Amino acid sequence: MKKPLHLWQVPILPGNVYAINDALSAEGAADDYETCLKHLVNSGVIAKSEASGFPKFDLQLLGMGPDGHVASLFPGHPLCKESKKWVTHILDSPKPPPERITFTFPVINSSANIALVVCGGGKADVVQRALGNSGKNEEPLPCQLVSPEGELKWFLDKAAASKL
Ligand SMILES: O=C1O[C@H](COP(=O)(O)O)[C@@H](O)[C@H](O)[C@H]1O
Repeated sequence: MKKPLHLWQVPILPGNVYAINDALSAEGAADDYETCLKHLVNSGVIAKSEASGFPKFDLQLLGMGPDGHVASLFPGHPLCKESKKWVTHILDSPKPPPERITFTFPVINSSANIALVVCGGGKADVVQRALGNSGKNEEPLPCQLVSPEGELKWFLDKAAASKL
């Protein structure tokens, strides 16, 4: 079995990693992270999307849950409709931990590129729903709301793609 790749195994300067301050409440940590992001945009470290005014990451690497959630944006949750904040918090996540912070869809979708990486047979049904032809009349899942300014590429292992 291949070993998982962790962030600390790739050559990223520690100063380029911006960790969540988990000593704060979820709300405080989200505000703190948004302030950090604003500083990075104002100082030119991260570009700003001319189209949206939100930060424009070169690449966002997203996973997806078996319910179709991405980041901490869960199906049917009002946070999926957040249109002003850059970073927000959730106190009632249906998947543990209940308290999380997350980029909002405007930030996710202002990215130049997004890689959606999905592994495991437990996600095959939702991959089929998201990428197959069924379920056209259902409310879109969060994974179906991912729409970057540039390219979106899905990376699936065989098990996740088994129902396509
Ligand atoms: O809770 C989460 O789960 C999804 C899926 O995680 P995985 O370990 O099954 O790939 C993850 O993409 C998301 O960022 C996280 O909030």
